[in-house]
Amino acid sequence: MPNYEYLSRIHGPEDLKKLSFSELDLLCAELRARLIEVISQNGGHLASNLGVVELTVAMHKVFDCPKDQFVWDVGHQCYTHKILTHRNERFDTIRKEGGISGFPKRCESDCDSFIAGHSSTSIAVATGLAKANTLKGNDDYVLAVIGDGAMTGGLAYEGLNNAARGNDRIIVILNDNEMSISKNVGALARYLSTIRSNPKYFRAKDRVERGLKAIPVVGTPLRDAVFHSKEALKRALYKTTLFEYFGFTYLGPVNGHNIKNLCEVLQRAKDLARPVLIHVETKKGKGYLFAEKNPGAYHGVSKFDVSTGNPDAAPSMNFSSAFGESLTRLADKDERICAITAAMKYGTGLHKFAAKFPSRFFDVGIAEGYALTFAGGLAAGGMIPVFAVYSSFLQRGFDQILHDLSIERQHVVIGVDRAGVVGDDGETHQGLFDISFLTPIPHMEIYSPYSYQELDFILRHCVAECDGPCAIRYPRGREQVVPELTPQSYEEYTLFAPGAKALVVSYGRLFKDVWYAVEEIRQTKPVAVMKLQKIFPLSDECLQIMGKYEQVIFIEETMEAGCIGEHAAARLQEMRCKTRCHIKAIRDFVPQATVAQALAALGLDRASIKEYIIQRLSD
Ligand SMILES: Cc1ncc(C[n+]2csc(CCOP(=O)(O)OP(=O)(O)O)c2C)c(N)n1
Ligand SMILES: CC(=O)[C@@H](O)[C@H](O)COP(=O)(O)O
Ligand SMILES: [Mg+2]
Repeated sequence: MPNYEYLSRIHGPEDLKKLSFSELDLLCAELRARLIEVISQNGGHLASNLGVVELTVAMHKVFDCPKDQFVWDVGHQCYTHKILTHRNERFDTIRKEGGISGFPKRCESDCDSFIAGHSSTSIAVATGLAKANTLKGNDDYVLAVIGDGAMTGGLAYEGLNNAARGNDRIIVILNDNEMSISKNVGALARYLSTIRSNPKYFRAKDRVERGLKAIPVVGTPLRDAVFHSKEALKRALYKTTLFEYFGFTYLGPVNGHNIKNLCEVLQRAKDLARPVLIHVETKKGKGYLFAEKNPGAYHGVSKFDVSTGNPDAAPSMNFSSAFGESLTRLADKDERICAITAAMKYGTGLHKFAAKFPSRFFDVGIAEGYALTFAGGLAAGGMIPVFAVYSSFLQRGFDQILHDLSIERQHVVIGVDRAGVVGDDGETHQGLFDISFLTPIPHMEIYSPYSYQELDFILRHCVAECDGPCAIRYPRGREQVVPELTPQSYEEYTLFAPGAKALVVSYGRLFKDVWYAVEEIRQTKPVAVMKLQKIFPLSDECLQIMGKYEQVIFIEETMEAGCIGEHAAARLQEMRCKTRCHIKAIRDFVPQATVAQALAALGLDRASIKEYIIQRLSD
């Protein structure tokens, strides 16, 4: 158990204001020990949090939270902030069922000023909060902390474009560690590296600016003359950054691990009392050697051994790696196949494709909307683009799918990863809406393989035979198969039961539990069971089968509104079938827990599914 001499004295941010800079350095060492102690047990976003310890401490030293509001972009790096704002005692519950969240949550603390989880929102949020302050006549500050990765998302630029239009007290802190989850990409990353490699050129600016301000200007002609020579002098002495064109005062680059420097620059920004952007350089993984050396691998971790850095569970095949491998095999045979990721090369299993076909692999940064429209362009140009993306992040691209892909039927394959319940990231990351928002789009085809073999089969079908946008959804983690069942079609599979009046329908990860629940019920009562592979639109044959039963019971790991059962019920009614449809699906946001705990809480574990079917059978 590490010794927490300083941390044990910190209950709220006011306590750290009493510490000297050298004591704050010691506090930072303890904060790192605390982060490693808890994250090695609970899992979480290790490297990003280790990188912002000094920055977070300095922000709390100079500003008064919650009066001054901190907005964390993505929010995955807010752990030190949580520890410093009355949550150290509960910190060991982070990301656990019923525990504190790994992201900012307003319901958890008044020091968390806005929810996060999805990237690139912080500047927009901060502009809103700062404008509200101005309108209410209060002079508090709003600080947005945004990473260089999050800065690759378009919404960040919409924020910058609006943030400095007035004199609201907004401070954007650009936390530049040269990393998104993997190496950061694109022109902005290159631009930031130019600034980093010429620090004096840029850092001198604020000093020169202040010196020039001190020159007295009297009378209009003289003022004009001095103004123009000041501008010329400025241009000669230093370079204007992109951020100044947006209207910010630019301060930096500043060493993000030197508390004294950080406090000075934060104080300077505070004194300016106008929109300021501070460029902070940090090291992702700082203070834990394994994470410093390989920050990408330690971005998000599961339980690990602190002394070796090794995860408790050995990595094994999962749906993402199966998807990446199948796609790489297909791309070997067809040079038109391209793979796209929005900053999730490893998470979506596309790294092998990237290594083998670098010219056909595109990491576009955290830009899901762009990825889809770019894919549309590739498709119109004769390529076969495959975009692998987490279900929850695909929410960002609804209009791009509708407008750019669907109307003119561009052949784009979307690999919808992390579909269904994801576990300890919680509400913001659950993949529960893709079916609801994809099904209203005309001609959209949606598949849901339950095994790697089916995934391979369906991917081949989508790449070779579909002619418009199509989606293949699969969950986080490993396949759950019924060994005695090996369907070889991308349509449905039905196990009939002589005399059965009810049919149970499911697909994807839940199917295994549904199958065994039905098997138990079949000991005493005949029940048929259907597994869908192509879940939307349902084929006429499939609907014909459903229409023959008195009851059809749908068990689905998705939101109830817009789920497959709802669509099937409407079609069966149209067909004038007397079939009664029952739907067991999800009605609300799903909080953090393990996948098994969350499914049980939702009534979607095997025992609850069995109970639900039995109840419906007696309706
Ligand atoms: C819309 C969206 N897409 C993808 C992600 C996944 N994601 C989470 S953090 C991250 C990288 C963020 O990099 P950066 O902002 O530089 O933060 P760092 O971890 O380097 O501190 C990504 C891609 C997300 N949270 N939201
Ligand atoms: C913060 C964020 O959005 C990602 O880091 C996400 O937590 C990754 O999730 P997986 O662990 O499922 O890849
Ligand atoms: Mg970064």
